[in-house]
Amino acid sequence: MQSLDGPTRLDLEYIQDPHTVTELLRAEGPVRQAVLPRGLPVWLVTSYADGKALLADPRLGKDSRVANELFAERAAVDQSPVLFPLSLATHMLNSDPPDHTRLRKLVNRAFTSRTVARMRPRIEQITKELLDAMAGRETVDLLEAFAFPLPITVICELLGVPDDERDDFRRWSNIILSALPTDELADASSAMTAYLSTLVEDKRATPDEDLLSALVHASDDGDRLSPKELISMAFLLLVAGHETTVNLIGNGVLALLRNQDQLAVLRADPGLLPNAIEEFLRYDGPVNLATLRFTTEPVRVGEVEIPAEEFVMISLLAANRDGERFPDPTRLDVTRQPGGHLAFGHGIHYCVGAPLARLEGEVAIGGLLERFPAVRLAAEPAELRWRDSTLMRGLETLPIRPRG
Ligand code: HEM
Repeated sequence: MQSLDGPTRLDLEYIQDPHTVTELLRAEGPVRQAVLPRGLPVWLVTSYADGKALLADPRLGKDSRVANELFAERAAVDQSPVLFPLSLATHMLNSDPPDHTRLRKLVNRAFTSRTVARMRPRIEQITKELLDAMAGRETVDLLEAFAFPLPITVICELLGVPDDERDDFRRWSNIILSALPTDELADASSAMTAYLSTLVEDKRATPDEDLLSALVHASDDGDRLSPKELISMAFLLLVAGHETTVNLIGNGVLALLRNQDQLAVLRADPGLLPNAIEEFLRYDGPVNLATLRFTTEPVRVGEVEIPAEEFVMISLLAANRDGERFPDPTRLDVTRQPGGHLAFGHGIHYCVGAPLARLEGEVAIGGLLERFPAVRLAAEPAELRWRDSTLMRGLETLPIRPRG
């Protein structure tokens, strides 16, 4: 991190320890200028109250076409002039009303708590199979063996994606979300677009009971979904399903194993699990910075006026550790009332998958603790590395000893 006098560079030090960096920044004020790893200048918001208000503020836009234009004006010369490849990025998280409203309506029903509750038996079955496979092993990477395959299998089954190309998908998705400049980005985006186009064509030819077939049908059924929007929707749902819940499981298990007193509290009263999941989301949630927003007019935050047409990033990690909102914020406390945390965002873009993520988190972490009561870390916490992304807060690996 650079000095607090100029814009703060969100570099590798920040990625390894965002909490310390944002605590220092918050002490300076609720918003500061910063530079993202790929060189983009942004305004970074670190307070809970302002973060929450801005997430729901209609003066902040998200439309990917406008964002691309602003990006082309602002980006450093050595950067790719395109922020989002529109073939993949024409989705609800990059749209403003009325497009956002139309796109979100198409999938809302698939993710309500009631619909998702019906998936519990299947989620429990996948969990059991993965835990069984870990049982004979001394040491395992919990992410590879458990936290990744569970949500990936669930979202792929929900959408109707066959297993054969899941590894490729995961690799492209990783590249697309990573923070470092990379030539591979364009290749990964093209490969992803080609893969999803073929998948959509397969669904059109042989529709099934799955969500992707329903979306293909919606796109054939008038003007509700353009071809680009259909591919982008599939991309968004698959990436969200691949990249987020894994970190709820990974970060949650890490937090518990590092705070044995809280593990003991939870073991003594397993009924606390749903509350503990909310606390894991607050304490070290899967999403670091909320996705990109830009001001459509000047917006005042505390003492600072952000001019029009500037990029704004809201740090969900920082908001959730703001002492003004959560007393003793750096302490993991599975009995606290963490309601109101911003790990799933806020406002019209509030995570559509939250009920599914909560259910997966509960079944996974509950299942792991029940099956392996003596589970412990197989690495010093200081040795653990975080993935180089400013969007995702997730470990590269989480070595554990299931049987202690
Ligand atoms: C613990 C896991 C998850 C976390 C922490 C999470 C977090 C978030 C956050 C913070 C946002 C809003 C971003 C912003 O406003 O910039 C969001 C939006 C979204 N999430 Fe999740 N998510 C999770 C799991 C999922 C899952 C499993 C799905 C489903 C496939 C999903 C689908 C979506 C979609 C489609 C949006 C866009 C909603 C909109 O623009 O209206 N998420 N998520």
